[in-house]
Amino acid sequence: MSNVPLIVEGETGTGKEVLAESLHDQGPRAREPFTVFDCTAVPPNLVEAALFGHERGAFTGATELRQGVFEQAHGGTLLIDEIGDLELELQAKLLRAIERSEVRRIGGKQWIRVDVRIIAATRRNLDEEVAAGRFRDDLFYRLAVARLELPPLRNRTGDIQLLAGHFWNRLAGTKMPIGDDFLAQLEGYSWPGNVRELQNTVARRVVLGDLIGGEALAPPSSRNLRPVPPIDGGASTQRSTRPSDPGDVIADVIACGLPLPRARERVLEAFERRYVKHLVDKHRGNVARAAAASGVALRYFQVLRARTKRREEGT
Ligand SMILES: Nc1ncnc2c1ncn2[C@@H]1O[C@H](COP(=O)(O)OP(=O)(O)OP(=O)(O)O)[C@@H](O)[C@H]1O
Repeated sequence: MSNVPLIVEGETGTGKEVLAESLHDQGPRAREPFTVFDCTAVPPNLVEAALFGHERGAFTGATELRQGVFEQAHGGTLLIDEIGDLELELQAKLLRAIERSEVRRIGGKQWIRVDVRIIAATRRNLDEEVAAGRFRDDLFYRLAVARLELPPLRNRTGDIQLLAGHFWNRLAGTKMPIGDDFLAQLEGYSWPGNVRELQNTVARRVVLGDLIGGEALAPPSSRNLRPVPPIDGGASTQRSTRPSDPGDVIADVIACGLPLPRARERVLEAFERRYVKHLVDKHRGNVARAAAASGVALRYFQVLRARTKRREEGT
């Protein structure tokens, strides 16, 4: 089975990459590279070079020779993510590379042999794509030797407790229990962003504790995603209030006219920033001591600290 191409289908965040990597890790190619290429991550005109590589001077900007992901994955597994978004012309070139197990770099003359197991992932329904003429049927049949579908999290609610417990223990440690109310909230939500969203929600809860309420689980579309002016020392703030005064931070946030969940989040961001800074300063930069004093796992404290720093830097 280890050389058999495989298609993994499922909505975004269902764990397609996790599955592909664990298949690689458990197979005989485990010691060889596991390479991921996302067809939507580079502009369409650069996909071919990313897949097959290019010689030096092959096109403007090709200042040096570069291997493509096929060559990089030689001996191992190549996960081609979002294959359903690949243009038809490239689908033909991909099919050729898979069928003949060889690639030619752009601007190159020779064909290079590659031994790669292909796993193709997509959030699209490939049967529909083939029927609509957007996906080549010959490539589809070449890849669909084995096919797996990862159901959305809302159709496998039994997994929520397991996954949430796993993320919680990893971030908060096992001493802090996850809490039945919170679990019940998680199990009652529809998870449009699937496991990725669940992971983020658990991380937020670990950070914010009981301060996050049920509205944190509202679908993203109903959240206010408008950028709001930075508070508490943000460089571009034009407000005259002193950032060190918590009362003023709250007044600032209220004045922004945000909906309650977003407003609460802004206050908490300001609080986290001050809290972390205070403890790290108090322990003269010793993060392990600061974390111990805060009562949360060191790893979580580090995540929190990195996040508050990123916010300060506006990234
Ligand atoms: N079974 C699992 N156990 C632990 N973590 C998981 C699991 N499934 C998914 N995740 C986590 O959820 C996030 C999304 O997973 P992954 O990237 O594999 O999803 P995907 O289906 O490939 O998403 P996309 O289509 O957006 O690329 C990752 O952070 C991953 O670590």
